[in-house]
Amino acid sequence: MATDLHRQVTRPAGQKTDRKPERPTTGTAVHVEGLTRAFDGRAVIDRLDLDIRPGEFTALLGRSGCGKSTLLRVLAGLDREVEGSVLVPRRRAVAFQSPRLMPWKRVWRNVLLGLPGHPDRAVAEQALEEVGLGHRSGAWPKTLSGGEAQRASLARALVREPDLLLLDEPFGALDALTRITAQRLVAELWQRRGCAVLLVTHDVDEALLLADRALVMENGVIAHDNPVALPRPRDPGDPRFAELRSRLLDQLGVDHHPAARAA
Ligand SMILES: Nc1ncnc2c1ncn2[C@@H]1O[C@H](COP(=O)(O)OP(=O)(O)OP(=O)(O)O)[C@@H](O)[C@H]1O
Repeated sequence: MATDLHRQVTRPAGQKTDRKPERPTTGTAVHVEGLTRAFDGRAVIDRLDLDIRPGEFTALLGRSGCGKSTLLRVLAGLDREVEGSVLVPRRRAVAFQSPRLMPWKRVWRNVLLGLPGHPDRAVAEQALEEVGLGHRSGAWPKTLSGGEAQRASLARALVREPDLLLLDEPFGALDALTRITAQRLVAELWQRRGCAVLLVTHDVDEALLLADRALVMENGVIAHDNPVALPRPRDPGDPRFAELRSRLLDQLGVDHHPAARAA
């Protein structure tokens, strides 16, 4: 993967994109330097630096509106109106909170949407099997439950065999039980596939259950970078888990101390 990075953006906003392939020798899955993204003259991302190693699971937290989705869209190549340097693997895929399935295409056709070379149905079905949805391959999207639609969206990402998987609150709209199942699935897929994952989430426990690192974004930069050096599977009852949760909540500015509330 390290040899398959390419420079996505190296230009002042408004100029043409330089998409010259780059072959750095460092072991990075993502290298971002001095990234700035402004809307209407306001920098939402402001000279941000970020490195993610191959195979690393990184969670990105931060207050609503701090720029998490904007950063993810830049890494996905969906937003190029930026300044700074972004090196990402060519093979990358993104899944959003809403599964964004085309209602007029069957599930397997949705999975293959946009893939080059007209791959056949078996390719889609293999990815659907991987997310436990092989039996719904021929279904219409509207007949899927919320959790199933989210898994179909994950299959669509996996079929691209990404070196970098970008997940923007993929479990945000799921009920608590379905959410736990989906989190486990992502943990399994990550361990099996070995790709780097960047997960945007509002849920501190989710970040600590899944990630190697929990980043907190604030004022347009990565303000806190917390290694999560806990054995897997993670146990929320572990005092070290609780300590990290408390630290992250502090960093996010969430008042979580019962004594402080009572005072
Ligand atoms: N296309 C756009 N035009 C103008 N402003 C935008 C655009 N996209 C995002 N913004 C602004 O940039 C800021 C960051 O938005 P972003 O969606 O990245 O935040 P976020 O951290 O993902 O928020 P949330 O946690 O609520 O999803 C917000 O103030 C938002 O209004």
